[in-house]
Amino acid sequence: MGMKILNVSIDEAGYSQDEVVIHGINFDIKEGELIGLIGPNGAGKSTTIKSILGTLENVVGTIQFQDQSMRYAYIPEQPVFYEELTLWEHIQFTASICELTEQEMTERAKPLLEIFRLDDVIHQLPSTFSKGMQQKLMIILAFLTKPNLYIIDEPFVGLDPKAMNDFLRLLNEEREQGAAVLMSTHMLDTAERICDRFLLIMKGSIIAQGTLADIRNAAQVQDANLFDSFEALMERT
Ligand SMILES: Nc1ncnc2c1ncn2[C@@H]1O[C@H](COP(=O)(O)OP(=O)(O)OP(=O)(O)O)[C@@H](O)[C@H]1O
Repeated sequence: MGMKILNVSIDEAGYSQDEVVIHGINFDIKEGELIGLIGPNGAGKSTTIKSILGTLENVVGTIQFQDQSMRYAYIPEQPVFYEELTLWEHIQFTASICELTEQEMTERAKPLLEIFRLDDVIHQLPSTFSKGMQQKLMIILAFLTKPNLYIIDEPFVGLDPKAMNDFLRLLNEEREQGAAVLMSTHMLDTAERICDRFLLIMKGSIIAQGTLADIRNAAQVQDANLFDSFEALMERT
């Protein structure tokens, strides 16, 4: 694995000053890595992501990119768009924020729109799209910017099987070029198949982290899958 991209060290964070929701969340993300953020409902996955994105006010700790020029893209679970902008205007807007040339924008956007089959609707408003189409557009906008780090909240709900395959293939291509991915998901079978490392979160803190082998060791189970290892760990915590 390559060099470190991000160091996360959150002592505590929450939605108000007097209530701590997550604590002791410490990990690094390196070039090319795909890290799965795993945990039951309410465990603190989204709160961890919000702390990294800087959208949570009450964070004690540091979130440090290795160098200042590094950029991330966030793909939220619930797509968000500008009501009055068409799909293509979203592409133009994103490209202008990232200071892409017209040529870069077109060269990157065209194949993405074809792969995700949105090339027929570029002049329509995303607010009129289906949930899956909206999610695809969020994905396209993220790929358009070629970030060092992709932060993705539950990507596997709502995408059709072809879109999911294409998405994972494109992510792998980005990883081969050094991008890293932090992905929260409840789809443990998929996570087990694709992630290099896991962060298992429960009740606001990390109860185990590492490769599947590390997680099995921590859970003291042999040959168990990720789900069973996590269950064993949760029972003991
Ligand atoms: N906007 C908010 N204001 C106050 N408390 C919140 C807010 N959002 C989440 N919480 C609380 O923070 C805790 C962690 O929630 P979080 O959304 O991080 O969980 P999660 O692991 O992402 O869960 P899920 O799998 O259900 O998405 C929960 O107890 C939740 O009630």
